[in-house]
Amino acid sequence: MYEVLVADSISNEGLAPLLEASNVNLTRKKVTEVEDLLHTYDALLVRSATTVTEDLLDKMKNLKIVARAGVGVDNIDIEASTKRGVVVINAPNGNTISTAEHTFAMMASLVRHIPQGNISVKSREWNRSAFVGTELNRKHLGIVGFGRIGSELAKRAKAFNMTVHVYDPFLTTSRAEKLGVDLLSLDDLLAVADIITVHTPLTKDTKGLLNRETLAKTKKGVYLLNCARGGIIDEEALAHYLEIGHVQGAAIDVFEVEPPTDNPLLNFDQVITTPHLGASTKEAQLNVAEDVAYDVLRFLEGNPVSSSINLPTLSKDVFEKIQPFTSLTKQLGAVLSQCMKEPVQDISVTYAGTVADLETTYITRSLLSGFLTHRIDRSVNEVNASMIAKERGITFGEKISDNTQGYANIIEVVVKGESRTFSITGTYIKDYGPRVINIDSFDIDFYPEGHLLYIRHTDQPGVIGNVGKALGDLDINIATMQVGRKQKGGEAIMMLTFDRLIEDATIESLKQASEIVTIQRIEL
Ligand SMILES: NC(=O)c1ccc[n+]([C@@H]2O[C@H](COP(=O)([O-])OP(=O)(O)OC[C@H]3O[C@@H](n4cnc5c(N)ncnc54)[C@H](O)[C@@H]3O)[C@@H](O)[C@H]2O)c1
Ligand SMILES: O=C(O)CC[C@@H](O)C(=O)O
Repeated sequence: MYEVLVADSISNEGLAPLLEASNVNLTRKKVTEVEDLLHTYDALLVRSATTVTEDLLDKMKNLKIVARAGVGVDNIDIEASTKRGVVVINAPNGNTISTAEHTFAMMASLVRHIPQGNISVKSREWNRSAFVGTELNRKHLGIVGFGRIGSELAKRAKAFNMTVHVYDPFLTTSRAEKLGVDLLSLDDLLAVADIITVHTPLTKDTKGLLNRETLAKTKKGVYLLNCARGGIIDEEALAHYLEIGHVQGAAIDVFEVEPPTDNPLLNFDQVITTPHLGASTKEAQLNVAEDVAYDVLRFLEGNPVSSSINLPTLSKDVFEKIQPFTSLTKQLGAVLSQCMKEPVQDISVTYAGTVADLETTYITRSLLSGFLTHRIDRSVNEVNASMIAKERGITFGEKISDNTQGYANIIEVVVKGESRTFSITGTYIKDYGPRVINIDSFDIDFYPEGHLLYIRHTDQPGVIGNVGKALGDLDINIATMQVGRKQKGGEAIMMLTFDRLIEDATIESLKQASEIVTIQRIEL
């Protein structure tokens, strides 16, 4: 049974996939109400009210996935989640239209003073001259951040005959042309726009993107909107430019601190506000709840998620295709880690054949996870494996090769340690499963699973028999035995599999034979 905690207000109807699943026990409680049970949850679903901090993650020891029913994940410590191998997902598409419509509504309200007019009439005033507005027709709209919401807003603005200028360092000229917008530098956009609206995520680069210095470059009488994240327009700087009459008005849905209390913007009549309502429609809330509910369920049942922040996103089809290879590389990594008992500096993997056309970065993550699991005392998976490798100074890379050595697919891994390198090659054979076909330059053929002993010895008569007899005398049954050598009389290897773990004492007694060079126990 999977334990799922829904900590914020998320549409019940949208949560139906989880509520109806027979393998899920769903709790709707705030984190503070279940302090004693935090260690039991497999999944945590939030909106923006819950902040997922490192401290919370530490308490949620069993947590595998955090889902944000919405776009912005700035309330989730992504780095801390990744470090702990916790997948973070969001629902990036479900509230796009609602937020674009809300921004448009805010823009129209702002230039026509609708909220102020409403308050005035309800105060029994009839002051028509105080609320003379401005048309949107033929005005220049500047959109900072041209992603999902920015581009939907542009469509609506163009329908109102506005000229749309955009600034987005990640937007190509051809896409801007295709969408019929004018791509500018930030400075040029600031200089030309009558109305400026921000639609970027809040990051270290966008925090205070519009500040005292950049706002000084705007036209006198400009209008500003922020329906993205508090802090993208610096609140103190905006208050300053409103105060001196350079900015004519602003529409603000989001604040640096929510709810805002002593925020200077609240003192201006020409600032209109909403309490973070961009995504607050029935449709958006249903969409985002459904999106994360399906994804969480899929993930808990071992399937790929459709929108992850810290894991490559794979379709079900691709996920199914790569699965045999992710288990193979996990096993190859585990064999390598146990054979190569020394610090490693570099792991390099070469893909050839059918596997080379798949999502190899994900397969490499599985390799690293298999390798690191046997080295460190914390949970490693595809989410945190590359981060942990980097933390430990292990470089890694992948190559594609044409040399399939006659197989349909080949994965070769070379690990460079402080004193030597070690290699392993595996393949996945349809209907037979994974095989290791070469280890440390010895050709061999074994199924990488269970309890194994990897023995290097001199190639001379009687060694194999002696090992078999020694184990037989100890009442240890050998399940399978594979041998390999490079040349007659040189060094050779044996890979033995057993039905149970082989104790240290047995390994020590086998090592006494003079022809044995090394013995390595491998647990898969
Ligand atoms: N008010 C609300 O209720 C509400 C609802 C949904 C989303 N949001 C917020 O709206 C924002 C946009 O959401 P979206 O779904 O359009 O995101 P998105 O990822 O589709 O688009 C963001 C765009 O910002 C651009 N960008 C990134 N850094 C930039 C920079 N330094 N300068 C300029 N552009 C930059 C990206 O290239 C991208 O095109 C996010 O902050 C999100 O959290 C708010
Ligand atoms: O949960 C909400 O209502 C806000 C969502 C919005 O800010 C988002 O980033 O998706």
